[in-house]
Amino acid sequence: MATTTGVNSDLAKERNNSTFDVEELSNFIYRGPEKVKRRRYLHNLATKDPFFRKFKPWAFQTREEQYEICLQKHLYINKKCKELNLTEPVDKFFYTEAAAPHENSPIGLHTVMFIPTIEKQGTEEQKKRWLPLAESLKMIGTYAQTEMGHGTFIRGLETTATYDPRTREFILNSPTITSMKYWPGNLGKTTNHCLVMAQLYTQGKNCGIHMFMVQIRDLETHMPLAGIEVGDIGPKFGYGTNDNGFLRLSNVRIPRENMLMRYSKVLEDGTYVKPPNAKIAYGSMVLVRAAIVTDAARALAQACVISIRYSAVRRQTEVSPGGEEAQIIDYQTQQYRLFPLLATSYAMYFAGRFMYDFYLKTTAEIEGGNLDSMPQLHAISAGLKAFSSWMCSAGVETCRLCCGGHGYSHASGLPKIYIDVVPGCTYEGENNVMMLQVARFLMKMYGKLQNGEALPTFMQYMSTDLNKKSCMTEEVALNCLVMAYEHRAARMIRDAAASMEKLVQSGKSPVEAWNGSTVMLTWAAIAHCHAFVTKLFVETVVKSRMDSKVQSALTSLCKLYAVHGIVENLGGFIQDQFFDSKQVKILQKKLMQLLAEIRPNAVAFVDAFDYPDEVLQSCLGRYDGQVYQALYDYAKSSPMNEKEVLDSYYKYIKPAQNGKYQQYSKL
Ligand SMILES: CCCCCCCC/C=C\CCCCCCCCCCCCCC(=O)SCCNC(=O)CCNC(=O)[C@H](O)C(C)(C)COP(=O)(O)OP(=O)(O)OC[C@H]1O[C@@H](n2cnc3c(N)ncnc32)[C@H](O)[C@@H]1OP(=O)(O)O
Ligand SMILES: Cc1cc2nc3c(=O)[nH]c(=O)nc-3n(C[C@H](O)[C@H](O)[C@H](O)COP(=O)(O)OP(=O)(O)OC[C@H]3O[C@@H](n4cnc5c(N)ncnc54)[C@H](O)[C@@H]3O)c2cc1C
Repeated sequence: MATTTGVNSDLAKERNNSTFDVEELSNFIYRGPEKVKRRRYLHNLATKDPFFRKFKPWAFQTREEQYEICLQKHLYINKKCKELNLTEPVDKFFYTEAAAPHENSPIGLHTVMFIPTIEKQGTEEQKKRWLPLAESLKMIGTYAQTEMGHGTFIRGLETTATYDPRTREFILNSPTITSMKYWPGNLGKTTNHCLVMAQLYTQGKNCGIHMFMVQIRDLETHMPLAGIEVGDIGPKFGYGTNDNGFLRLSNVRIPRENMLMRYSKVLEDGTYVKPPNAKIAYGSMVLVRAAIVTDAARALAQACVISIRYSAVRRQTEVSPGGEEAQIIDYQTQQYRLFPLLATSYAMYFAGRFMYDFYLKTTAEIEGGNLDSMPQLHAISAGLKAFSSWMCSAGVETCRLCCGGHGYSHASGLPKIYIDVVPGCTYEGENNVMMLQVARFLMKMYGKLQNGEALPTFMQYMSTDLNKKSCMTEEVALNCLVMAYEHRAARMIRDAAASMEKLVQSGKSPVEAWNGSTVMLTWAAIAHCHAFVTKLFVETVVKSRMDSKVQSALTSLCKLYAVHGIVENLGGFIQDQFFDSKQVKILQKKLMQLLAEIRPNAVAFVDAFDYPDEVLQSCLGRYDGQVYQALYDYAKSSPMNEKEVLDSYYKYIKPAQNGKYQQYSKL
């Protein structure tokens, strides 16, 4: 029975029953007690700061208020980060996630893409010129690449930058309606500069797409400059806090020095100097793709915290007539929907940690002049970005559904998380397109395998003997699970390659053969990413040092991740009789056992993510489990309840009750 003060008794019982120390698991997730302490310190700084609490809740704000309030919050965050000397990206990330949870920043693109692009693509002189202005917000910029007509196919962008050697300027133009920049974050009303991706023309030749710094608004009045038409694109599915914008450029002249020239150059006479690799200009997209993995993991983790705590508190339906109503977390169907997502949130966190480290290591190599790992970085970041945003977005929605009616209310906090995470499937490369980039890499690797060339370590599984059957026994060993995923991926890669080969043999061109095989190629890419994430999870629990009770619990969760993925995608695993029917039964039985095994630790697993209530902003996910009082308070705080009788009653309902409808004819 729930009490109305203190911690809900069901939730308290859950915490008593767990088999491991939650603090130990938090230490493992966040890489040590010092880092946990630091994260808590940063969260506390934000959650205890009265500044962030003075605004009305996000769900009660109009679009204009969402923008304005979020802008104030992020400018304040910017100021505080400077005062507190928070320079590490991880520190800023934790402070921000607590200060403005899931509120997409009106200066976010400035921080996440504009400044990093100058840092990575600018010359030393350009960095010296622009970075101090950008750091002090005198210049506020965005990354303006996507156009109304083209987002995916960036070589097809239509904006032009034509070099005029007489004046040593570039002339920027949006020659058609489809060429106008459309979607860039913060572009509509906030920014005064843009990094514009445009087709470079010099000496009468098209040299492909390049980045140009373009001032779009006056630095004093903030009015658009001559030749610039700019504005907000209007309300969207979410992202109300963000002024995604449109931009039309008409004969806008910028000095030659405004082309980002660290790698490609246009000399004064118009001579074009090529970069060492044309795709080096895509580096800022790779950075954000890498960051999206952690961002998506965090969204799913928070949704799991909310949904699992609520499932422990919520009781529904007497199990035997007249008996006590069960906690909904005890229904096997609820466990089947939630616990694999809990496991997925851990898998994605570890993938995000890996991705961040791999990004830092590889970009350091690239900056040192060694570009060898660029294709791997592109394939891994594109694949993990797509896989994580798909899995986590779908997972957040399932968490919402698992909360029944209350999940549909903004009081749950879940809709806000969902609309923040789901555009990650689209921006920074639409997910299907990203998976096809992975597939392109896989086909190259397959070609190498056929030629007997060496493969990078993470691709060596492709040489597995596809006639081999699974080693799975009742024990359901982790290595047999990894082998199953790698077997499926290797077979799907081979099948996709065979499909293309067959089409070529039937007289199709390589491009036609590719287009005729993209579904199979996508299957192969997804299977590859699934294998990659599963192996990473397994290696994390097997090879890392941690408390033995935590390790045992985390091993069950990891097993659940792997077994559930097989049972849900069974067709792909049994197509070549890799598993026989006895082994399938073993896996199905194991899945049910694992649900029961994880059940006593479910709340502890979500507590270990260590998200304060102020970050979750959820009546259902509160640490104390007092959900009903919170829902009641939330309802009472609705602006709709400020007056007992609304004006609309007198204006519309009352006359209608009296049969009077004249007010409509006035319209
Ligand atoms: C617990 C730990 C906490 C850690 C905390 C970490 C700190 C985190 C810090 C910050 C967190 C912030 C959180 C972030 C949240 C996110 C907020 C985001 C806000 C929204 C931003 C949105 C911005 C945008 O959307 S910008 C626009 C993005 N647009 C795209 O992505 C376009 C997609 N299209 C493409 O990329 C390309 O067109 C293409 C790849 C599809 C095709 O390109 P192409 O036409 O040029 O290709 P080709 O066919 O000519 O050539 C293919 C060839 O090129 C290779 N290639 C392609 N790309 C790359 C690359 N990037 N690098 C290397 N190589 C590349 C490809 O592999 C092919 O090679 P071949 O050898 O096969 O020919
Ligand atoms: C919230 C949000 C914020 C954004 N912020 C920015 C920003 O700051 N800066 C910026 O420049 N852009 C931004 N964008 C734009 C974003 O990067 C693009 O929308 C994205 O890259 C997808 O491109 P598209 O819209 O052209 O989709 P399309 O390419 O038109 O996709 C439509 C469909 O076609 C399919 N498709 C397209 N090409 C292929 C192909 N080759 N093979 C198979 N299928 C294909 C896709 O899979 C998809 O199903 C943002 C978008 C959103 C939603």
